[in-house]
Amino acid sequence: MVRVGCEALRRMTDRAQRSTELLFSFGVIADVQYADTEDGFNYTGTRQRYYRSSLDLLRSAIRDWNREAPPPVFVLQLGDIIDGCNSRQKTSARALRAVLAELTRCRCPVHHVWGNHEFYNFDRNELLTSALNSKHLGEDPTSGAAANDPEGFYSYHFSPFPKFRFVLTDTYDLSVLGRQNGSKKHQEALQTLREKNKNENLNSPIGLAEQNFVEFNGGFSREQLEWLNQVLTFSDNNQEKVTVVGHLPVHPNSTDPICVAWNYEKILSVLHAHQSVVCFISGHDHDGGYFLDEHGIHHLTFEGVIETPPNSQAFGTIYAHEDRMVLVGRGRVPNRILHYRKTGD
Ligand SMILES: Nc1ncnc2c1ncn2[C@@H]1O[C@H](COP(=O)(O)OP(=O)(O)O)[C@@H](O)[C@H]1O
Repeated sequence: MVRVGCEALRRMTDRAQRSTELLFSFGVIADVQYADTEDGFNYTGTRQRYYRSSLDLLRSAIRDWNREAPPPVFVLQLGDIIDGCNSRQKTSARALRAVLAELTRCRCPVHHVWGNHEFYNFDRNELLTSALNSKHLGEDPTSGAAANDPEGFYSYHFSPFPKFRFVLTDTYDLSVLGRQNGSKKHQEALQTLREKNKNENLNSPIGLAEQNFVEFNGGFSREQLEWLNQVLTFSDNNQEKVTVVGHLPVHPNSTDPICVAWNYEKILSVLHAHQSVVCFISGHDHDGGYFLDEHGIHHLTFEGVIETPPNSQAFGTIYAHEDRMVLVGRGRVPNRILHYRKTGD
């Protein structure tokens, strides 16, 4: 009896030690929206935007990550890295060079997703051939969007540590932004948008029953939903813990509902069908947000750098343990403990 008790105690101690052990960490930053231009405001004039300072905040985030011990094994850049105003000012290439120069100082790989401001500045082919295409860091470089497929989507996955997987998704796959006029996806997106949004200005949410059907949002095509389903089935079968990443949030309780992906219900139903999914990380809503859904999936919307005063910060490091992830936020990003859902939830 005594020996069994000791053995049980040893197992409990082992488990407790294992659960506190850090497995790996990664950095997260959203909506830098850099432009070499005077400060301005959002569309409704309620929030200040610090276009030049955002580059300094990106630099200081990278400096902090580089100083961490142990260092983060990768960084997630959640999209909108340069602002759309660069396109009007014909400074897109220069602004991109400026942010990439900062990112090259980062001692770990940087994974990029694409937001609406990427498409205000560049077309899909330009993005696919730019340094913002980090697909070569994924495990399936040929899936999703072949470089020469104008209808493809930009998604991939990677496993930075045994039993953990990150899936980067393209929330502008079905969108009028970034799709060539007259292409199948552009036509489908425009039809969907016009059915839901009768305003002349398709960026306006005035009078909409579903506020998210505005031009600056998008969603997943059927092909991407199927691709995601396949990746998550693999992860379920291998008892992995999966974090899905996209520019747009997919749960209306984790964001201002105007910011959620068009077909978020379909995306959520894929996520909910897979017990491997533990977290969805997004940007887009500069105020940030968080929601733990009824399936135990954490929806984390990161505060945007662009609306962060120069004396503050907006980035985080997430520490992965066996039983939880711990977000240590800087500046406007709050700390959070994200316990993994129990199998069967
Ligand atoms: N309420 C609105 N009505 C009309 N157009 C809007 C509205 N909100 C944003 N827009 C337009 O939509 C685009 C994206 O808006 P912006 O505020 O830049 O988005 P983000 O939050 O991604 O920076 C801009 O061209 C902006 O002028």
